[in-house]
Amino acid sequence: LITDEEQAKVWLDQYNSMAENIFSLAEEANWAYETDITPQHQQAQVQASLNRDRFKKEAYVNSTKFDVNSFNNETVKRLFSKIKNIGNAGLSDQTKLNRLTQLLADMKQVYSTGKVKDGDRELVFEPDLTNELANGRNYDRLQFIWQGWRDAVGPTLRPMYQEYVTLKNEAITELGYDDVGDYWRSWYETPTFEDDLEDLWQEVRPMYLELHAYVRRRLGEFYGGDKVDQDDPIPAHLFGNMWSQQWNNIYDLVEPFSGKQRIDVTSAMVNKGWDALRMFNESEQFFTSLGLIPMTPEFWRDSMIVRPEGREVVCYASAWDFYNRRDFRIKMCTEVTQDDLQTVHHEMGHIEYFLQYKDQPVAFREGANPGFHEAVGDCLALSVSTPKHLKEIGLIDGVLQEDDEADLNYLMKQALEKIAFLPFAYMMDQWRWKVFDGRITADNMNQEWWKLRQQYQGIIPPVSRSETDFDPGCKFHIPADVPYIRYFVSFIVQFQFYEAMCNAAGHTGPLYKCDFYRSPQAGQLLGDMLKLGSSRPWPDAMEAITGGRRMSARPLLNYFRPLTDWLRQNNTASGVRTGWTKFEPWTSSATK
Ligand SMILES: CC(=O)N[C@@H](CC(=O)O)C(=O)NC[C@H](CC1(C(=O)N[C@@H](Cc2ccc(O)cc2)C(=O)O)CCCC1)C(=O)O
Ligand SMILES: [Zn+2]
Repeated sequence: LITDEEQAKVWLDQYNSMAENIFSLAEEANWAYETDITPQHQQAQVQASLNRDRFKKEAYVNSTKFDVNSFNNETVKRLFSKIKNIGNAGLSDQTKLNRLTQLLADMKQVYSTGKVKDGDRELVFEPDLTNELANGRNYDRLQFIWQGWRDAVGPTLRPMYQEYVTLKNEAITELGYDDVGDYWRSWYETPTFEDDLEDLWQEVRPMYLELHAYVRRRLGEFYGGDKVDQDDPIPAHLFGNMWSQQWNNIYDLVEPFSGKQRIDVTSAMVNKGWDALRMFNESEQFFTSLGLIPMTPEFWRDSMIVRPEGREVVCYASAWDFYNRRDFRIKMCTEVTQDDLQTVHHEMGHIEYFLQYKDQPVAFREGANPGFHEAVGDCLALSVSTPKHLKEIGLIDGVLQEDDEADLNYLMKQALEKIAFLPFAYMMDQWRWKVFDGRITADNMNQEWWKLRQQYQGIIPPVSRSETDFDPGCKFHIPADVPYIRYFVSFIVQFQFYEAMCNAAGHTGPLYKCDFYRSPQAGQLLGDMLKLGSSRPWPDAMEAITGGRRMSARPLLNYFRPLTDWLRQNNTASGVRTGWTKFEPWTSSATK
């Protein structure tokens, strides 16, 4: 074994420049496929991905020639450990690796081209199904859309997913992990990670139960007690979202105080003639107001910010690092809605992270942990979505109403996006970890999915489900092989970052009113943490921005305190009970 640390450093430099070239080629081929889905582009993408995997595996093998444990330099040792992180490339059987790579491309295609037949029309996911679920208020029509999407992609994906699980588990066990879930959790470098997550969930669960009970009462008033029973889980298609993961689109049905100034960002943007480009410019302007790095000329030249005419694309929003320190892009089929304004900030948060750590070695060009990467844009969006800021950028006219009732309305809108999301984000990888470690087998995947959906979210399917369905496959991240616990982590830590930046900006008063717009101190605090990439364990990055080394739900609970108190009081006064008694995942209240 080579014990010469200087020789190791030379090898690492060679790895770094080769990695930049190979990864850049793979990203370009992936970009070409996702922005123009054709068989030729898919094949080129598969080949470039296999080429990258070959390089990763070769580097992994070569790295084992070094006696890393004998080295002194912590950074050198950490780089070697990152280079061992080769994922699917761990599959030594080339035929199997080819099959797995092809499967991933095929599952992405099935999901991205799925359509729902509606008479003589074909509805596409974005914008047709998204808009119908967000704005529709007809119980049966919503059920048609909800079921139509699941019928369109679920059964086709089911066998593909089962083969993916087998092949991916084989790749990862060759790397020495128990299974894929073990590998994905290892990125958090925290032995108590699962316990920490459960502790965080138990801390926020009471608030979720109050929100769930309140929303159930209001939905019962709107749709009728026969459709929404006050002791049952809630039918899944009534939340304004295909997966019941965020409920902000049904704000109008659950608004605590009517008659107050309605903050409807979507109609404000439409009325003011905003388009996708304006949304992106406004977002960038917020980032640069904090002294953060602006988007590059290449970003504005090469991003795809609206659905193009005349070709199939993967509309699902995403942010891309081409690992050449120059090319960074967003791909998004932007619509002029508040949801998409939020998503623009989210994606630009990824780009900002890419820009801040672009001079790190390739192996460190990632979030301190994956949750950190998801938290950047959302943290800034917490500031942007304040009524004070929306007025400042011209999306609210007239004098701001800032009384307690207006504030509770605002906090309700925020809770429908942030609190409702927590059980969904937590259960997504609970399901996948069980599939990967065998606790869930091929013949009960859908039943176990709905068991977890009911246990954590308190929702049930509006129509009965079976094992020919594959409802998990109807959520992008599952066929796209993208882990999800990162979003649960993000929705906790983004409030820790927000609180820290608010303090740095000198904010006083309730946390939820904080807008750190134009604060270089807030920007400096964030930017310095982002520059680290994954060069240090994430507690070091957490300490750099908040002073603490742990995830904590305290800032989130603090942010929502006025609403939680109001919900508890209102639920008691209305005589509703929190929680749900019924546990019948295969029948639903709608059919009784
Ligand atoms: C090359 C590549 O793939 N890059 C990665 C980024 C990286 O890894 O560097 C990437 O772009 N992933 C796409 C994914 C898209 C979105 C998403 O999927 N969001 C979750 C959860 C959520 C929901 C609301 C919210 O405010 C924040 C999160 C969902 O919609 O369920 C869609 C809407 C927002 C973000 C993303 O950006 O995370
Ligand atoms: Zn993201």
